[in-house]
This record gives sequence, structure tokens and C-alpha cells, in this order.
Amino acid sequence: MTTDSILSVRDLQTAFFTDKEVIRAVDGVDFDLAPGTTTGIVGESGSGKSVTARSIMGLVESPGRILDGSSIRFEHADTVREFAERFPERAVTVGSDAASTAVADPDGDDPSALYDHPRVDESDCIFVTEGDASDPSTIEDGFVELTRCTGEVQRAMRGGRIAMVFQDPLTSLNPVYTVGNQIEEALELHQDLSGQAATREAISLLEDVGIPDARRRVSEYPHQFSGGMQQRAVIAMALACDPEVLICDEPTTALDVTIQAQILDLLADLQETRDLAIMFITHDMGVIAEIADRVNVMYAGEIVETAGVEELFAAPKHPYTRGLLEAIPGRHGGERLRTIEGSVPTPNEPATYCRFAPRCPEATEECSKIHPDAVPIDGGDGDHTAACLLYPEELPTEATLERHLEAGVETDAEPGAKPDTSGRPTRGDD
Ligand SMILES: Nc1ncnc2c1ncn2[C@@H]1O[C@H](COP(=O)(O)OP(=O)(O)OP(=O)(O)O)[C@@H](O)[C@H]1O
Ligand code: NI
Repeated sequence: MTTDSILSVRDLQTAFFTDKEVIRAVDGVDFDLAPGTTTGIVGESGSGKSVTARSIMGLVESPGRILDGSSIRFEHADTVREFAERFPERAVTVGSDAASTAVADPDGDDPSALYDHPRVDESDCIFVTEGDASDPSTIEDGFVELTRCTGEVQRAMRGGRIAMVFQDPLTSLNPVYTVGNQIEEALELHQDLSGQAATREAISLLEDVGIPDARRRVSEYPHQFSGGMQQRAVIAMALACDPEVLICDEPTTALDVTIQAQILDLLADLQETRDLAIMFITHDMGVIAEIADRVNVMYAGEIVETAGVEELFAAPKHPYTRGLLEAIPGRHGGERLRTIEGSVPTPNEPATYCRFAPRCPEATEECSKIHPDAVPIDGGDGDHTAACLLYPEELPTEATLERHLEAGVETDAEPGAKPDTSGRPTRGDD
């Protein structure tokens, strides 16, 4: 199993500037996606899951925008090489200076450090860290900064390297074209295939996603497909561009349980055969248990806990995660199903306190005064973190609170930069 990340999200902040208020839909989120791995994002309605996905896809619409200091890096050398060739005016070498930046910022986590580089200007979004941007054949490493992608580069990323599957398949399928036409269009756009070659590939993709009698069905219209088959067709369309990353936003929520299980199996198969990095959004802990390798639990714009899936289910730490787990039907045989009372607040002011506190059975007075920082559980390496004043457990209460207070002060002193990277989810050799 690989531990390299292909998509690295750091201090992502996406806000909607409405007449009434600023909604901090995503408020300082860090996580990585790795090839061959499914990362689940779970949380109740309104927690910021979809806005996280849309931020990665470059689909945040006005009055929303991604705030400065946010970083979403697509770390894929082949893409950097290809894009540097296609979009030379948007590519920049940050090699040697990035190396000196790396001394000041050993994890390379502070995106602003790199962009302060004098040769980086507004339109740059393809960064070469090893090699020379003006001679793509020399490129060994680098990344595409998705928060800066616009125009053609963005279109090449979206649906090209990163594809998305939505809850309702009909938002992705055009009713007036056959399913085959739509897959062929994607193939032409992203893989330069046309005519019979494209049709053959479309049929083969439909077979890959488990659509029986693909040869006939390729020329049918979306309405001739059942809901489950439509979602399979959408997945085939997503795969037509041979993406590295697949983002699934509740792709099975509208389907009945049997079909849902089949689609989850299909995604697991595809992830393995294509070494996809999948980000899977759901509000259903049962679905998470089935599909995810890693889990990020989101609440009111923040990741409140992250862990490997087995660890999360065996030893959930954040009271919110525990609440979500207690709400899974059948998990507490016979017991009455419990849900967390109340609902997710709209994050419309900076987080200077714990946003879950008003609903938390374990909240203390401090929770309304101190913003909890994500701390490693059991003194670990950050593979499992919880943003809650109950942790780190091994410290006395005073020192624990001090730990969170300090993190808050640092963040306030340097808006945009996030010097504390202890909450950074890293994948160990598990
Ligand atoms: N276009 C918009 N304008 C204003 N606020 C928005 C907009 N889109 C999302 N929001 C707000 O951002 C917050 C996060 O929404 P998001 O859709 O990401 O939640 P979610 O976790 O995906 O929920 P669900 O499970 O219901 O899909 C919510 O408070 C929502 O009201
Ligand atoms: Ni959503």
C-alpha cells in the first residue's frame, strides 16, 4: 500500500459572503487523499462536506470563495509535466528557493511560504519543485495548486484528473443524448478518442461498471436506465477521463439498500483496479464502515476527528463521533436508537470556541471559551487526532487547556498561515 498523497488539502477555508452574514462553510480543514485509498468524510447535514468537495473541484459559486492561505495541491509529477507543456505561461519553477523555504517550513505545510516567492504571480498554478518548468522533460516533481486554477487549466483538472459523482445521477446525465454519446464525449475531450474507438471504449467502460448487455445499452437514453444503472453510467463517464482522484458526494443516498451495496462494491473494485484515490462523502456511518480506509469527521466546517476506519470505530474519541456511532441502527442491539439532539449550527463567526459544545454531553465551561485544536491521540503521530478539549488525555487538565490555548493564539497572530501542523493527518504503515 502506498503512503504517498496525491491530493493535499491544507487550511482550506471556503466562505459564503451573503448580505446577512459570512458563512464559514469550510473553516480550516487539513487532509490528504492517497492512491488506492478511500477517505470518508462524514458528518450531519450542513457540516461542510459538499463545500469541501466543490472547493477541490473548483465549483464554488458566488457569493462563495476560497480564502487566501488555503491550499489544495494536486501532487502528481506526470500531470505537472504534461500541464507545463500545455500551459507554459502558468508554470513556474520554485525549485531551489522552495528548498530554502523547506528549511523554514520542514513539512512544507505553509502554502503562503511558497507563494511569497518573488517569481510567483497571480496566474501561476503549476509549480515545479524538481526540474525546470521551461523544459518539461526535466520535471521530476511538483504540484498543481487547485485554489489558483482558472480557465483551461481548471477545465483540464476538473473532469480530467479529478472526477466527481453526485447524489442524483440525473444532474450529470443529459436526457437528450444517449448514454454512449455522453461517455464518448468525455473520451474525446480527455483521451482524444473518437469514432469507433470511442464507442468501443464506451462499451468497455459500461462493462467495467457492471452494466449488463453494454453493447445494446450504450445507445439507450438515461431514462431507459434504472436509478442504480444510471449511477453506474455516471461512474463510467467519470472514469472516461481516467482520473487519479474520484470524489463521490453521497452517490448512493438516493438508491435502495441493495443497489447501494452494489454500487459500494463497484467503487471498491474500481479503486483497487485503477489505484484511484477516492473521497467518499456520506452522513451514514454504516456506509463509512463499509467503504472507507480513513475517516474525517466534519462538524460545522471543521474536521473534529480523523483516524483509520477500524481505529475510529473501535476507539472513537470526539464526543461528536461517539454520538454519530450511537445513532447507527442495530449497533446497540435492541437499544432505542439515539440521535444527537439539536442540529449543526451555521458557522457564521470565527471559531473561538468549540462549535459542538452546545450539543455536547461532556462540555465544560472552557468549551465555550477555547477553540479546540486537533491533537494526536495517545501521543501518536497524528494518524488519529481529535479536536476536543478532553485531549490529550495524558496531560493534567490545566496543561491540556494550555495546549489548545497556545494553538489558538498562534493562529490568530498569523492569519492565513498555520504553523501548528500537529493535526495533519498522515497515513502510517498500517
Ligand atoms: N451557495 C451557498 N450560499 C450560502 N451558504 C451556503 C451555500 N452553499 C452551502 N452553504 C452553507 O455552507 C454550509 C455547509 O454546506 P454543505 O452543503 O457543504 O453541507 P453538507 O455537509 O454537504 O450537508 P448535506 O449532508 O446536507 O449535504 C451550510 O451552512 C450551508 O448552508
Ligand atoms: Ni452535501
